[in-house]
Amino acid sequence: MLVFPNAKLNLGLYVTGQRPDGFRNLESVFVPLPWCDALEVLPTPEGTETTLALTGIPIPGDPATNLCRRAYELLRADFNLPPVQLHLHKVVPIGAGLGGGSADAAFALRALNDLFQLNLPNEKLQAYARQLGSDCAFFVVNKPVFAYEKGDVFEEISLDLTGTACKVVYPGLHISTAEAYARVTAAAPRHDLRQALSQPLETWRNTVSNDFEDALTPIYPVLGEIKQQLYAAGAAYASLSGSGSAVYGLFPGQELPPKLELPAQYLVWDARL
Ligand SMILES: C[C@@](CO)(OP(=O)(O)O)[C@H](O)COP(=O)(O)OP(=O)(O)OC[C@H]1O[C@@H](n2ccc(N)nc2=O)[C@H](O)[C@@H]1O
Ligand SMILES: Nc1ncnc2c1ncn2[C@@H]1O[C@H](COP(=O)(O)OP(=O)(O)O)[C@@H](O)[C@H]1O
Repeated sequence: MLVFPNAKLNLGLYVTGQRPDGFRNLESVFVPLPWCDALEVLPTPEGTETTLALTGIPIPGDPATNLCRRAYELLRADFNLPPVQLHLHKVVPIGAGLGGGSADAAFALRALNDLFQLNLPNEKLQAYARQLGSDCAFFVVNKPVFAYEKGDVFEEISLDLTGTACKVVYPGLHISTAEAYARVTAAAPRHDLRQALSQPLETWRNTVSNDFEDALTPIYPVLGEIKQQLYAAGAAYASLSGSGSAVYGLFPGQELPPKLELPAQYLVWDARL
């Protein structure tokens, strides 16, 4: 079975409070971004080992802790799954605020559910996904949502950005999510995100913000420079995604986003949502 785990963008993000479990409460809107990895899951005969082949962008850390492998182990513990061959081709940049690792985990759960006909409903898959990362449960249904608590409880939102030209710029800074959270002071949300995002996209610049962007831009000025470039090129809205370091711009009404003069080592994704 071959699946294509996609990334996500955060439209606005407020860190709203400290939780007793050490995590923070947040409010954000998540939307799928069709920048994708490829993940193949094949059953192998009993008696062989489960394997994980990794190609594409190198993933830091021990492959034994790769989120695809952890997703498999989680289901195997409950469902006595046979061994599998996993092959992940990594395309989405890592530590970018695009949720690529979380998507791999959620798509692995979904693929195993289908392949072995486990018939787990989305609520059960989300419960497994929450054990692998706060972002992970979003990718089970993979539709725009207002997310709150740890970012793993969702309310449906009617927001359709289909066809909007979008540019995502990843400057190659790997910002750890834990480091980013440590730099943000929790506070009450400045706006009701659902209300702000229901207004025309051109108004978001004044109402929709990301607390990580405010905390990280003084330390990593390149984030602010990319955002300025996106606005100078005609973006109606630009922001850091999640805890960064990817910065995106939305260009409604354009066929494709304009070209930008950027250092050759930056990764750039240009397409329509
Ligand atoms: C910031 C967000 C916004 O969408 O995305 P990314 O920028 O990582 O894509 C998410 O909250 C990231 O979710 P995820 O990447 O799954 O985080 P996890 O693996 O669960 O946690 C990594 C670390 O982030 C911190 N953390 C995460 C989520 C949360 N609600 N509160 C936290 O304090 C904790 O220090 C935790 O140890
Ligand atoms: N399949 C995977 N893809 C990406 N990162 C993974 C994966 N499995 C584990 N990780 C670990 O997760 C961390 C980053 O996750 P990722 O979701 O790509 O970034 P972000 O949290 O910025 O959205 C990295 O430190 C990486 O070592």
